[in-house]
Amino acid sequence: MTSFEQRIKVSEIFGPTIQGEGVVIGRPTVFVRTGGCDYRCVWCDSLHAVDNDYRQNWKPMHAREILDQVKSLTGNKPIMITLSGGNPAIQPFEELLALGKVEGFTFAMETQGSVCKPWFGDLDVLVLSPKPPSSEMVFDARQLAACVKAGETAGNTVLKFVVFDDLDLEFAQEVAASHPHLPIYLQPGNHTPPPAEDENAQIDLEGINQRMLWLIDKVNQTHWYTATVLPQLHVMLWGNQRGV
Ligand SMILES: C[S@@+](CC[C@H](N)C(=O)[O-])C[C@H]1O[C@@H](n2cnc3c(N)ncnc32)[C@H](O)[C@@H]1O
Ligand SMILES: Nc1nc2[nH]cc(C(=O)O)c2c(=O)[nH]1
Ligand code: SF4
Ligand SMILES: [Mg+2]
Repeated sequence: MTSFEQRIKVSEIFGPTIQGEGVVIGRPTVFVRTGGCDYRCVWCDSLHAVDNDYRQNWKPMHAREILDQVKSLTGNKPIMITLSGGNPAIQPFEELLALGKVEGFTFAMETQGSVCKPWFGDLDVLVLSPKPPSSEMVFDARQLAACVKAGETAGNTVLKFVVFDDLDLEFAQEVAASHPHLPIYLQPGNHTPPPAEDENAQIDLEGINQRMLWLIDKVNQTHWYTATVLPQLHVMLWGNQRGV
């Protein structure tokens, strides 16, 4: 099958909103969220793009269709497109990257670093988010290193860690030590992600604030002065709502 016949499984396309996390926090962006993930983190906040129960809602789309939908959301103006999921790394994105770049779009991607593809090198921003012990997933250091390598020609590659507790922080410090050239972003875990069917589930803002303060204390106590600590801004603003 040629790449022109390949289709991308899309759970949702939404925006423009702002990137709420990490290195490009605050930047206007449209999200293309793909369906399907090789992981199932216990605290995943996007189960509607992970759980097989939702796969009937994942639409196979051609790159051109996706770009046209993004353009209808931005009034045809180029914007940063953020690929997320699920795990967007398992989708065939070569053609979307090529088509979008010609029209001035830039591309960021959020992935856990479990699957790598040659097209990672065509991204403007590659966010690798290895999953800490609290996720109950098994970390594969070699796969992460392969993803970093695949992204060597990307504009910017960073590591972003979700931290719920001391063990997660230790994990982040160990992984970061293996990749000393990569910028580090830390975000407190949202301990009240919604069940996939209930995006209006209440958020415990006070609890998130407390974890944020705890994380800042920890980073400073351990003299981890090269790490950047950020909340999930979209969660602070809009709670667990989908499509923002
Ligand atoms: C839903 S994931 C999709 C992309 C990819 N599968 C990944 O995990 O990087 C997007 C980002 O949300 C983060 N995330 C998911 N659930 C979270 C939670 N309950 N609290 C904080 N961050 C969370 C992930 O760690 C990742 O950085
Ligand atoms: N505004 C906003 N920022 C985000 N950053 C990462 C997100 C994701 O779910 O991948 C996300 C999201 O869903 N919304
Ligand atoms: S890797 Fe990402 S999308 Fe997959 S289950 Fe974990 S947080 Fe959710
Ligand atoms: Mg999210």
